[in-house]
Amino acid sequence: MKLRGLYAITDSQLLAGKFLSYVEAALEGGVTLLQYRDKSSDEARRLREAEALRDLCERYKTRLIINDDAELAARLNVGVHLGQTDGPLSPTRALLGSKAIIGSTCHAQLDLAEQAAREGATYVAFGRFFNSTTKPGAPTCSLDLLDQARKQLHLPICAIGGITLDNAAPLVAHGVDLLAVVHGLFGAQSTAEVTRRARAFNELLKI
Ligand SMILES: Cc1ncc(COP(=O)(O)OP(=O)(O)O)c(N)n1
Ligand SMILES: Cc1nc(C(=O)O)sc1CCOP(=O)(O)O
Ligand SMILES: [Mg+2]
Repeated sequence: MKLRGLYAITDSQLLAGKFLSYVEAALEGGVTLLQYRDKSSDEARRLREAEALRDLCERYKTRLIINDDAELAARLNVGVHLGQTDGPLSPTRALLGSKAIIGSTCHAQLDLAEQAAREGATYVAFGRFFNSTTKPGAPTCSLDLLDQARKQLHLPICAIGGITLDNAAPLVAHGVDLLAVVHGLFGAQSTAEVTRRARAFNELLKI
């Protein structure tokens, strides 16, 4: 599957009180994938918010991805992103079907990416590349790894971790297809600024 562009990821704390308006502002600017990332155990709220995002994504023809939760993704008929401890890929592919987008966190490990490809992942994610306020403790990854990944893998490559408009260009130059961003997109003072940033991220990927 050809996937290229901005991969916007929600953050429930950062977006408190402006959740849908900021997400819609990002979609206005152009979002290839939108991930609903909520680490709480409030299942009723998670279902409500995920349904609202699914409806919004349908209006903007954007693909919705649920973080961590394959059951919720199956319920809404959308994609899922799985980390190394979020459950196995093959049964998730069987659950969601051949057309679903399934992403896999591979940190800085090509062997994990090769395995994810064999088990049916749609894209692989490497990170973190820079300091991240959202997930400061995530393991780090280098641009060299991206070069090797580009040579070895035939799947879309996603980069994550502290990505901003000021530091994203080298990632694209080293073969990244998807720029996954929380703070560098949604940590803005206004909806207009979110839209501007989304457009600018997409411009970076037009090479
Ligand atoms: C696009 C993308 N890449 C990596 C992650 C991180 O997934 P994971 O390691 O499971 O950590 P959590 O996000 O669940 O805290 C991601 N969510 N999205
Ligand atoms: C959710 C997540 N996973 C990471 C990884 O490296 O696997 S970094 C990260 C946080 C991304 O948010 P921000 O763009 O604000 O840094
Ligand atoms: Mg996870």
